Amino acid sequence: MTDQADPETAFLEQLGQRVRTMRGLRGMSRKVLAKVSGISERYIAQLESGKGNVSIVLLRRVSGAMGAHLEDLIPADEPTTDWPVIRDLVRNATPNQIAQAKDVLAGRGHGPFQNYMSFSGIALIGLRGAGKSTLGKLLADKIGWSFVELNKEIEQHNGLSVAEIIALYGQEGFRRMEQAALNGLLGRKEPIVLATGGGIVSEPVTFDRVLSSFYTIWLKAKPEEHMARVRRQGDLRPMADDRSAMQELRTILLSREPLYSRASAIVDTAGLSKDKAAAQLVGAVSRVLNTNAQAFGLRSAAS
Ligand SMILES: Nc1ncnc2c1ncn2[C@@H]1O[C@H](COP(=O)(O)OP(=O)(O)OP(=O)(O)O)[C@@H](O)[C@H]1O
Ligand SMILES: O=C(O)C1=C[C@@H](O)[C@@H](O)[C@H](O)C1
Ligand SMILES: [Mg+2]
Repeated sequence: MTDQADPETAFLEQLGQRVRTMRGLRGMSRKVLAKVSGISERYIAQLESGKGNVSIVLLRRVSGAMGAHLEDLIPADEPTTDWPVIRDLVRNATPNQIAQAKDVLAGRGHGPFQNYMSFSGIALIGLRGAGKSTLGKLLADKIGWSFVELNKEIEQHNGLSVAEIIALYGQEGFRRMEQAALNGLLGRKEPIVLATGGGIVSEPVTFDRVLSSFYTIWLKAKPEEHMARVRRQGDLRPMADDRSAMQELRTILLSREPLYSRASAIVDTAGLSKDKAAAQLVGAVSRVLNTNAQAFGLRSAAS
C-alpha cells in the first residue's frame, strides 16, 4: 500500500488482506477456494492483492466458500477485538439472554419493573402525519405533563431548521444531533410527553434509548392518511415531492413497521377523527399510568 493510497484503493487492499487472512485461517489454498467458490484462481489472486473490485455477489460466494460471515471480510472499525465473539454469542442467544445482556451493557438492573433505565415519560413514534404533535400536545395537557417536540429541541440546540441540518450535515449529522437532543431530555425530574421525528427508529442506539426510557406508543395510520396529512402541511420530507411520493411513503412505512411495532403500545388512528384518536390515546395512557404509577416512580396516576 502506498503512503498516499486514496481511500478506495486502501479499502480494496484491506478487503484483499481480509480475504487472504480468512483463507489462511481456514487453511484453504487459493486453488481450493477457487474450486469451492467457482471463481477463477486468477480472480481470487487479484481480489487478494486489492486489485479486483469484486461485486458483492462474488464476494458473498467467496465468504460462503470459506464458511465465513460476509461482514467479516468488509473492512470496518470494530468496537472491540471481542466483537466477533460477542456477535456470535448474540446470534445464538435466547431473547431472555439478550435482554439481560442489554441491561448489563446499559448499566441497569434487571427485573419486571426495572425495564426503564429511568422513566422519562411517554414517547410517541410513527411516520410523518401520524399525529405525534397534535395528539401529543392534547395528551400532555390532559395529564398535566410538559410537551416536548424532539425536532424543535434539535433546531433550538443547533440554531438551524431540520431541513437545513440535513442539507448541511446529511442524515448522519442529523441523527447525531437527534441523539444528543434526546440525551438532554433524559433523567429530568418530571416526566414529559415527547413527540419524536418519524425517522428516529433508523438509528438503533437512539431508538433503544427511547424504548428504555419512555413508555413508547406507535401512532399508526393508513399510508393514504399519512400522505393526505403531510400534503396538507406542504412539506413531504422524507419523501420526494413528486409522483413517486406515495410509493416512497409505502416503502418507508413497510421498512419501519417492524421497528415501530417494538413500541410498548399501539394506538391505531385509522379512520378516526382527531378527537376520537386523541381519546384513544388518552385512554391507553391513563390505563398504563394507573396500573404502573408506582413502578414508574410517579406520585399520582392520570385519571
Ligand atoms: N386522527 C387524525 N385525523 C385527522 N387529522 C389528523 C389526525 N391526527 C392528526 N391529524 C392532522 O394531521 C396533520 C399532521 O399531524 P401531526 O403534525 O400531529 O403529525 P406528526 O406525527 O407530528 O407529523 P410530523 O412527523 O410531520 O411531525 C395535522 O394537521 C393534524 O391536525
Ligand atoms: O421520517 C423521517 O425520516 C423524518 C421525519 C422528520 O420528522 C425529520 O426528522 C426528518 O425530516 C426525517
Ligand atoms: Mg410533528
